[in-house]
Amino acid sequence: MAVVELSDVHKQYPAPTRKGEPVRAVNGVDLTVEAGEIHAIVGYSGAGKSTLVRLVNGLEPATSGSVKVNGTEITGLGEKGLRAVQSDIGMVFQQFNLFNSRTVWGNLEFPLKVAGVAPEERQRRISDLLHFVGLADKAHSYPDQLSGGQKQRVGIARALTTQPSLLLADECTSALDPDTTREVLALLRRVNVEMGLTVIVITHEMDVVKALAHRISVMEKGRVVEQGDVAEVFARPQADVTRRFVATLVDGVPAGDEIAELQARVGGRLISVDLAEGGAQSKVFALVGAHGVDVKVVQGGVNQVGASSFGHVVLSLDGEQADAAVAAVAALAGVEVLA
Ligand SMILES: Nc1ncnc2c1ncn2[C@@H]1O[C@H](COP(=O)(O)OP(=O)(O)OP(=O)(O)O)[C@@H](O)[C@H]1O
Repeated sequence: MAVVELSDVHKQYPAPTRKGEPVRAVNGVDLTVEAGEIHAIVGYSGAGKSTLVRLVNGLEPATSGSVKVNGTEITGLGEKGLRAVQSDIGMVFQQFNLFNSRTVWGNLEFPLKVAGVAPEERQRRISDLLHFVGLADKAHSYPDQLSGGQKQRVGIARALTTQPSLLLADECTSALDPDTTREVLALLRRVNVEMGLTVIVITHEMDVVKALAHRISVMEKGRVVEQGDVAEVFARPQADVTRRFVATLVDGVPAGDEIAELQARVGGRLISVDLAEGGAQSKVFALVGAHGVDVKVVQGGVNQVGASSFGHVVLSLDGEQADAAVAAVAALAGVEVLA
């Protein structure tokens, strides 16, 4: 079942200047997030990610198109209907957005009081959640007395108090160091696996996508330019913007001047071999080996997403049979002759 379903969604803001064009923050987006999935929405600053989140949680109406959450069309919904949809969505923010004047317990209690939950039930839920996020001993601390990672764990617990089915996390690790990021990502994974929540993470960090997400949508200029399973998109990124993001994890295949520089440094013929699952790499290595050429690995890297690995190696082939070896492998899938 789809938890979030966007069809041809547009969001325009008025032109910033009197003679300017309206800002098309979201420009014809189709996006489906299935129940139980962790879906990453990736894009550079200004791509439209936060606007998309505000459309999904009903903080702003779409200019046109359909926004469905758990099957309910939220465009044009009245205040009461919208509140019902919103109570099923938890939000986690980059800057935690905790009340500094309230204790951890008080921060978790606030949304429950607003929702009219009875005191005993409030007590039970808060205590369970504080145990779940590993902060039972901090119930009476104030946010200022906590580390960034602990604050974000409180933020996640608070988002879960109303027992939502969907969690929206907007750059929720961008203010944290790498170790704390890992801790928060592990907690989000438990929220997904143990509590069964669907999670949408907005991020520009590919480490986060790699560690957490099942599926990815890449946004650029208000559009989704690429979408798919994380392992597949990482192994074979199609859009330029996706390639740039993936290259932050693994060096890209050399191009243009880089090839000439590499060849000047290492010599021989250069080929790049794709290491994605199901590629022809073992055939390539066998054929190259059979030609008795001098083989050097001169660039590349392998990465792991879930059970799949992807990446590439650039090989320099040298010796009398180098041209014949290149000719033998040139037509195989995943092989690129560079020089
Ligand atoms: N309330 C608003 N009024 C006018 N323009 C807006 C408004 N909100 C966003 N925009 C514009 O819409 C575009 C998309 O912005 P948005 O914040 O959704 O991008 P983003 O991908 O989330 O970027 P960031 O990571 O920097 O938050 C930008 O050009 C932005 O200036």
